[in-house]
Amino acid sequence: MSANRDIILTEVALRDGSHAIGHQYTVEQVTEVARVLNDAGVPYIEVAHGDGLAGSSEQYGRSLTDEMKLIEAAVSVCDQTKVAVLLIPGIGTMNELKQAASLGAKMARVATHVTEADVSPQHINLAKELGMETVGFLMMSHMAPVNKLVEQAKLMESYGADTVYVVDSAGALLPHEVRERIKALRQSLTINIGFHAHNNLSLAMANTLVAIEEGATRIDGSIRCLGAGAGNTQTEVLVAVLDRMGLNSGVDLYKMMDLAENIVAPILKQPQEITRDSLVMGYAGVYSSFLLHSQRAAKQFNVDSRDILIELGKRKVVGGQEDMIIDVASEIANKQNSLKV
Ligand SMILES: CC[C@H](O)CC(=O)C(=O)O
Ligand SMILES: [Mn+2]
Repeated sequence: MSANRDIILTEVALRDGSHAIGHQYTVEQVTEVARVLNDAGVPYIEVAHGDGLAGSSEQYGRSLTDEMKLIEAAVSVCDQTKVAVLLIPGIGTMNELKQAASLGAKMARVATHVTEADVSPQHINLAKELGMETVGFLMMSHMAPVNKLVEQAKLMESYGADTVYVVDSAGALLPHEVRERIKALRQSLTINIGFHAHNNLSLAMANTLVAIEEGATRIDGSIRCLGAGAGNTQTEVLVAVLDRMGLNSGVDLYKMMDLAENIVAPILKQPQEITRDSLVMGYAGVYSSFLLHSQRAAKQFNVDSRDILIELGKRKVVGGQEDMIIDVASEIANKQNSLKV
């Protein structure tokens, strides 16, 4: 299905978008969205809890529906599109990966913090043994200098990954920083290079185009920006832009526009936009998936969510440290209260 495509898209709304809706996807929603994405010719769609397989927990947020049921539902309506799953070693285990593969998932995206690729070889190996296409997904890529990113990507290549992604989890990278990262990877790796953006600084599309200019061919998007924070590169817009650039994504633009308007928009509680909190996440370099957690903590402790996010950025808090959000909110509240007396 990827033949003749210049750019291979992965639609992530059914995984990354799970953060934006508090992991409340239903089987009906996933079935309906996946059916149209398949019909529109999207080559890959990612389905899982927002934090990847087995993410459903007190720490990350409980899913309304067992993700295996969502994966099964997506696979059942996809005869062209391949279903991908995300797995963060330490959250997801070999067991969930095996289960997802047995349900028909064809791609495993093994995600680690940008400096921790060395926790991924077992999962990459297992995915290969299961016959899955395998992606190494280097999250929070803005936090590492270019030489470190290259070192980590080479590790993933050496473990057998077919593709390595630069993941701008915080939507913090500027276009020249994307350019130097993708260029350096292109010069050092022989496998595919991918790019995953978040739109917190309104740079997702610009950064994606820079990544493509430098040789990234695997690109993530979320339809109607249904992703964490301000969402990802908006898929249907990207399909239109690529077409204007003469690059073939193989995806039907009208079908994507109709899906975005009629089916995905109603799933969102409010339209995706760059709010002050998502803007602060890009500005301070904070994980996009921390948005709702930080807003809840701000309410609970009666503090400004921006102060929480700025402090999380200063402390360089990374995925898996969601408990720090409460700690930081409580510290800010205590400081404020002590100033009042
Ligand atoms: C918490 C996992 C995260 O949402 C993965 C991802 O999409 C990213 O880092 O941007
Ligand atoms: Mn993301």
